[in-house]
Amino acid sequence: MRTAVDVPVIGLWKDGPGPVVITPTSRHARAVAQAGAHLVAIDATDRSRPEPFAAVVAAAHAAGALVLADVSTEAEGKAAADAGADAVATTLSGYTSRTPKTPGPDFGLLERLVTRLSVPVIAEGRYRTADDLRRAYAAGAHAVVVGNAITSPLYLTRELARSVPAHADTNGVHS
Ligand SMILES: CC(=O)N[C@H](C=O)[C@@H](O)[C@H](O)[C@H](O)COP(=O)(O)O
Repeated sequence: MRTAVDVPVIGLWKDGPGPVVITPTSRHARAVAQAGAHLVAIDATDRSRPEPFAAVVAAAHAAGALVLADVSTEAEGKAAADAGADAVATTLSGYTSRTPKTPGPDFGLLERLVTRLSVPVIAEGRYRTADDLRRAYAAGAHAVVVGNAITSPLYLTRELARSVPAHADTNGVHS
């Protein structure tokens, strides 16, 4: 990937028994950095984890990469920036027991992080439409990460299927 594009590459390694699976240890961070990521995404939620977040950050930095902290709350974002994260992303809002999963992006968290932090804030998590992106940039997002809306055939098929008229049920077009 690093050799194929000239835009910043965010890398991560999902592994382990959880609950923290996004680049959970120094070993994972080093491997992602050595694979060529400019930024290593690391879970920075306050859940139980195999290694302190700051240690994983230090490993990524020592391997020459920047750190993108994936958080679910404003407090986690502040703690991550204080621990040395170079940027913070709203990635994990809706994926922890404390944060309800909204159908769309968590714009409220994005706005609070932008107001509170001096590091760049990246909008991530259920950003799917051009309007979502406009709203994120208007709120002060440094960048927007779009995942499933681009990469998931299942998500894209479901979205298109929502426009199939109800009579299609009778000939099996809807599942
Ligand atoms: C929660 C979690 O593990 N999120 C992951 C983070 O690396 C990815 O699976 C998501 O696709 C990414 O955050 C983008 O989000 P969305 O696919 O909603 O645009």
